[in-house]
Amino acid sequence: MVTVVETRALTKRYGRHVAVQNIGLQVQRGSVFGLIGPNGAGKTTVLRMLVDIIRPTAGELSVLGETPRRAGAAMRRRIGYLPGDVNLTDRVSGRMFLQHIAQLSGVVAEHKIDQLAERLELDMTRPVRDLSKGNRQKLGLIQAFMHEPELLILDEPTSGLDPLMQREFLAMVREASSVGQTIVLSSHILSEIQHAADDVAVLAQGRLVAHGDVASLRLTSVARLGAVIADTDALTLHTRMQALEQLEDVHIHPTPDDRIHRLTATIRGDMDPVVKALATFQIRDLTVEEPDLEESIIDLYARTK
Ligand SMILES: Nc1ncnc2c1ncn2[C@@H]1O[C@H](COP(=O)(O)OP(=O)(O)OP(=O)(O)O)[C@@H](O)[C@H]1O
Repeated sequence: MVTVVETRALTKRYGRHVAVQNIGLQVQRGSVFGLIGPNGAGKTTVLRMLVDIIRPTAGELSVLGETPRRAGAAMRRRIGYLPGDVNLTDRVSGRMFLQHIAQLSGVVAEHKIDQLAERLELDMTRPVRDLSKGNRQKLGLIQAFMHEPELLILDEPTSGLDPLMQREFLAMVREASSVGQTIVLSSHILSEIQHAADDVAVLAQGRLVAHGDVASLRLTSVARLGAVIADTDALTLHTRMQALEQLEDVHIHPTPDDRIHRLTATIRGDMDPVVKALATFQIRDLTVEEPDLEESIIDLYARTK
């Protein structure tokens, strides 16, 4: 295994405010590494330090075997970077903008820009300053991918993309990883990281809360259950649901029809017994939702203590 990114006790302070504290990460070549955390957790700060836009206050940092502050432009060409806010005010067209960046990025294979633009359905003739947020994001993604860099560092890459484009982006990430490119991406959306990443680091308030492979972290061991159940009385339903050890916060809400009830609860752990118990009733509606990130992180704290 080749380590492409390594940080040790990485810390960034702004005056007395600690944005990132003591972060230790390792990213292996060819893997997809997800950095996840709520707003303000420190994700952007970590990614900016990797590409030397900002410099650490303390700690060590190695990217592609180099120290970013010493490596300079040559190393930047080996990296594709998508900043968190793709802010473009240029009058030039998307195509001209990309051609300009391509000169800075080193070798860009012929047709690569067109191929990516077609894939992401971006009209490159429009001035970049007139592009919508989603289309600016596409332009940002194209400039990150077009020189087929060894390492892609993508800050909230799916922000502004519609679900179809998000799926296309995830396919691009998988393809990149399959040919040995390494991808580090940040997100505050749990399901996205779970689909895309092999390994994940969870940040909260500048600290590393957990890290490891996606499966072992079990970030979604809690889920929210909602069901509308017909042909039963509240007491029977409540008794049966309370008896399930996987369910917490069981509430039965009345509806205008006294044989129809709305059930809400939290599922913790194995979903199978819950689904089987529910199946003995007549279900009118059923939803199982992933918890929001804050909840998952709180749950993770509780489980790791
Ligand atoms: N230039 C700066 N000066 C002062 N504080 C900063 C600066 N940049 C970031 N911070 C603070 O550092 C913390 C981490 O910010 P960061 O942008 O890295 O979080 P994030 O996880 O990327 O959040 P988001 O998802 O909202 O972008 C926040 O509390 C932020 O206010």
